[in-house]
Amino acid sequence: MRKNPHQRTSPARDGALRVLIAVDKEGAYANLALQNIRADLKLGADDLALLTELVYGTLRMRGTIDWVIDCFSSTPVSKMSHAVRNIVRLGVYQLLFLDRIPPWAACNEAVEQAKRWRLAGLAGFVNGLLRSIARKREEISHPDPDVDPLSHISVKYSHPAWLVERWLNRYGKEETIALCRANNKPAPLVIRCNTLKITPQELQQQLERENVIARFSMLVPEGLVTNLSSLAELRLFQEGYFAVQDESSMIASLVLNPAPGSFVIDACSGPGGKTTHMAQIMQNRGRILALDVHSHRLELVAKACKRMGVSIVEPKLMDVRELPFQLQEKADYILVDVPCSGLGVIRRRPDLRWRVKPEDLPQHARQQLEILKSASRCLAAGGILVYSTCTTEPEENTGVIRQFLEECKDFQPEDLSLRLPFPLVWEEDKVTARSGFLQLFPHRHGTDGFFVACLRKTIKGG
Ligand SMILES: C[S@@+](CC[C@H](N)C(=O)[O-])C[C@H]1O[C@@H](n2cnc3c(N)ncnc32)[C@H](O)[C@@H]1O
Repeated sequence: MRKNPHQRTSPARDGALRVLIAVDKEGAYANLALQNIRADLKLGADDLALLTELVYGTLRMRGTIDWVIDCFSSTPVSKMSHAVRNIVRLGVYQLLFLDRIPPWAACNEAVEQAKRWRLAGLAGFVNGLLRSIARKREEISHPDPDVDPLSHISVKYSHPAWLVERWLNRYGKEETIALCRANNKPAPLVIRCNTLKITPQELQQQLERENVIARFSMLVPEGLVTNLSSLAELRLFQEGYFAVQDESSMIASLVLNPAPGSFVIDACSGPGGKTTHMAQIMQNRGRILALDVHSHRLELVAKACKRMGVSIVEPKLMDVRELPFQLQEKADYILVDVPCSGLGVIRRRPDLRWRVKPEDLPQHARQQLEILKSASRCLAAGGILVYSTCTTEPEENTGVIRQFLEECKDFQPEDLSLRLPFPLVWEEDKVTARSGFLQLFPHRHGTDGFFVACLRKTIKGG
């Protein structure tokens, strides 16, 4: 990421601009770029909060912001340089979405930023553009919802048109809007109590002593929904009393429900959220072979196990598509938590909606089927396999499962309603759960978008 060598006037805005340019120009991941900047700038709490708000907010509302800029600017946003484009985006975000920042401050800061980025010649353009948006912001309108619902939703709720089109075809107008709205709300920080060390009730009390309000999850018994945005500094975290994990993601291990003393293969384990959860469910008895193809991800598994006091996990660097013969038909349980587009976690990672392209989905699906087929060979007869993703898109979910069941006749869907830790409310969920799968959504279930399917390997002649 390019460093701004110039004088700092507003460190949060400067930091935000650097992150936005890195995301836009270099394809950096916003969360990682933000982490680096945070470490670099050493800001106070208020500035840190503003920095995060500016980065995530501008990325989240980028679709709406770009539409507004194009309504007012003689140069389309796509033709602007990375620096100018993001200075203007940041300014428009503050003008339209941050009531607490006076319009003059947003405009002046943008002009200063243009100067600091050696764009003094364009400072007048930036100033004129932002001031006319500020002046006429009440007149801004979106595409007509009756004439062009796709563009209306895409612009008003800031989602790429290709994704809105898919959802409109699948869910209709009202649900698509509800999903987009939910994706635009920052997600709460959910934690998983480490039941190897503490009960959820005791954890809640201890958190209270640290001024953290945590309510019990309605979906998972070990889940607590907190009021904070980061808990990594807490002693309770460092000493392994909890892990940060969304409720939806906890459901995968709960559905698999590996018995204490059994042999489990976690086919795609890094960074170990579900591995350590399974170890909890197994009361730290038995064996979990935790595979991952990336060593840095595997290191995170080992680190998570150490922090949480888990001793039954064997991390192993391996491409699950090249499993050794010795593992065939050996595992009692297999978790296949595949790499995916991540379109279910848009509310946590606002840059993702602009990063994923429609052509990525069939590529993910091909890889997911390969991983699933290979991992499934390690399951013993009568064993249980859970396949999961954090995406809403059918080709990565039901598409992969259908194809798998077509090709692997010794697997059958397992009734999920008997394995879920919470009662199902939606009729559609009740039907799909009986067929072995469940799709969770932020707007319906209040969780990340998540897919889980449960299959059993039939016993030959059984
Ligand atoms: C969705 S993440 C898993 C998250 C993990 N289960 C958790 O709960 O923390 C997918 C993981 O699969 C790994 N992966 C991708 N391709 C793989 C392959 N062919 N074999 C093994 N692991 C793979 C990635 O490195 C990544 O860590």
